[in-house]
Amino acid sequence: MAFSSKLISRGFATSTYLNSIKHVTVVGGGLMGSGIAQVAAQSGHNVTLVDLNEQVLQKSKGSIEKSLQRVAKKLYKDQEAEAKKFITESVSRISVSSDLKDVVKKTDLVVEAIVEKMEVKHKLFSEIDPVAPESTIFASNTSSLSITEIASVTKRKDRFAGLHFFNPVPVMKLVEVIRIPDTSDATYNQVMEWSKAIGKTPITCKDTPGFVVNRLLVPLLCEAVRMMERGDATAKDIDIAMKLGAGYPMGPLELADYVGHDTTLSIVEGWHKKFPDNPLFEPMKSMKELVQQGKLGVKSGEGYYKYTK
Ligand SMILES: CC(=O)CC(=O)SCCNC(=O)CCNC(=O)[C@H](O)C(C)(C)COP(=O)(O)OP(=O)(O)OC[C@H]1O[C@@H](n2cnc3c(N)ncnc32)[C@H](O)[C@@H]1OP(=O)(O)O
Ligand SMILES: NC(=O)C1=CN([C@@H]2O[C@H](COP(=O)(O)OP(=O)(O)OC[C@H]3O[C@@H](n4cnc5c(N)ncnc54)[C@H](O)[C@@H]3O)[C@@H](O)[C@H]2O)C=CC1
Repeated sequence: MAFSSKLISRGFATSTYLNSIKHVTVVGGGLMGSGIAQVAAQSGHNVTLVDLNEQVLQKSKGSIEKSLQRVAKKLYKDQEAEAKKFITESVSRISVSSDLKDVVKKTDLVVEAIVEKMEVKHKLFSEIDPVAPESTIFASNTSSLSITEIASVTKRKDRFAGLHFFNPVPVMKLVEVIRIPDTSDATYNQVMEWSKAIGKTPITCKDTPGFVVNRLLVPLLCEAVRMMERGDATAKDIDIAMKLGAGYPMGPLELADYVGHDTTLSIVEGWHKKFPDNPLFEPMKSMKELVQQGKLGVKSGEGYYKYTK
């Protein structure tokens, strides 16, 4: 797999000599899946992006192209031809499909980024486990569910890991690599190398709720929502405070809108069920109302703030 020195020096692709993963299947063409497909394609991998219907996939393709333009602008400033080539080549490595069982017949890695519901993830992995080649590695991008529990429906627990990306995937450099007790050394090494090959910095963590980042970040978002609900300060002032007083790139309420309230609420409700005595995991009234009204944040056009496309 060949990479330009420019991509490598900008942190977009590294240590490719150890990366044995050539074809990647990304399941879920939403916020995260589109980003994961994009970073894999722009670092030279062939990618198939799978979602339930053609309409979602067309939307994903559009958002990937827009994001690639932003990346190209940064990588190839004042080099229009190079920028165009980068975009065209990256796009050409991505195909889309709604036939997951067919796609996984020939793939090295499956990264699942569908809705944050255990039963839906179980259904997906139990369907593809008998069809995918022996050597294929399965990974989940879950924010908060147990990787061990997700993997439990498959017969390839040794070839299963968590690969947790951050939004926006093309910008955020971190990947949390979650090793479950069954993950083999070979699988662990392959996903670590692949994470570097797509230009990310991997860290390793155990399969504990929220892994590292979300275990610290989600309680902060929840506390900010509760603070606003109590009327201690407005959403806008809480956000200004955390940006100017604590150096956060986004305030916690802006970030909750950015992550998506369906996702955040699923995380909090799951943890509340598991740890009912921890007040940090008590689901917030205003967030439940937003989800009921379909106000999921940036992706639906409204959350704690309103957004124009
Ligand atoms: C829930 C989970 O399981 C885990 C999670 O993901 S938790 C959420 C983690 N994410 C965060 O915490 C994000 C916090 N926010 C930020 O880091 C920043 O606000 C941000 C990077 C999103 C945007 O940065 P900003 O300075 O406010 O806006 P903006 O100027 O538009 O973007 C900054 C750069 O990123 C680029 N960028 C932003 N979004 C992009 C995208 N989707 N694709 C490509 N490039 C993008 C922009 O082009 C811009 O590039 P230049 O610096 O070359 O101009
Ligand atoms: N939103 C965020 O900031 C982050 C989310 N995550 C996790 O990533 C996963 C996806 O989250 P988002 O991208 O935000 O959600 P999203 O709602 O934007 O996208 C999910 C996509 O999955 C598709 N889908 C649902 N069931 C499917 C199935 N059976 N087969 C194929 N496609 C299916 C939906 O049509 C949708 O396009 C979740 O597990 C979430 O917890 C992880 C990191 C950050």
